[in-house]
Amino acid sequence: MLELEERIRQQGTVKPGNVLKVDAFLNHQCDVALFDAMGAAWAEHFQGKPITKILTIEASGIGIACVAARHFDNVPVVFAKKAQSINLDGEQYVTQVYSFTKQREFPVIVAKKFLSADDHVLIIDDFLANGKALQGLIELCEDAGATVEGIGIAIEKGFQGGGDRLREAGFDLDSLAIVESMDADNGTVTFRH
Ligand SMILES: O=P(O)(O)OC[C@H]1O[C@H](OP(=O)(O)OP(=O)(O)O)[C@H](O)[C@@H]1O
Ligand SMILES: O=c1[nH]c(=O)c2nc[nH]c2[nH]1
Repeated sequence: MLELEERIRQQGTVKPGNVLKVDAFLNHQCDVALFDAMGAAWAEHFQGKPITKILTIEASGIGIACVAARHFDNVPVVFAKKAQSINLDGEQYVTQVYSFTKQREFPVIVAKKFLSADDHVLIIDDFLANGKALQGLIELCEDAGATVEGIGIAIEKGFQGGGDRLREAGFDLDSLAIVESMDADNGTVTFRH
């Protein structure tokens, strides 16, 4: 998606440790018009799939998933929680995920009442790096017996390998911008096409 690549070039900064900072428009301050265009792009890619639910993970996936849902007949958006809470009751699907930016493991939790074997799920997230967050969400879908119809990602860092492993495993993965390489010393970002 050229518009997203342009924004990354204009406003993204490359940090040491393979971190691309895009907090001006994607995961701190949110450009809702851009989110809407991303939702439209995924709707075109996943056209014809019988999606009943969008699944994401807190925190950064939530806003993007909610705007995307407007392009999928307003299906419900469920976000996996990364902490237990007195507000979480009933039976839960739970796994563990290593967080790329927080550099520690978190539980990943969805209440059983919000994910079932009847669901055809589109997973949405802001970033795909090593694939740990997606592995966790896919595991929750498998536990529920739900079908993963596809995965929509805003920015995939292709050089970290998580995306290619998912494609090899047969998932329909649509990443709107795939970073092939980036250099923290001179700030350059190159994209895969
Ligand atoms: O493919 P991976 O290696 O799993 O990296 C991608 C994940 O990393 C970020 O989550 P993180 O927990 O770092 O931050 P967030 O709370 O802002 O979503 C991002 O939102 C993805 O969920
Ligand atoms: O803002 C972010 N930048 C990144 O490079 C990244 N990788 C995973 N999650 C990420 N979030």
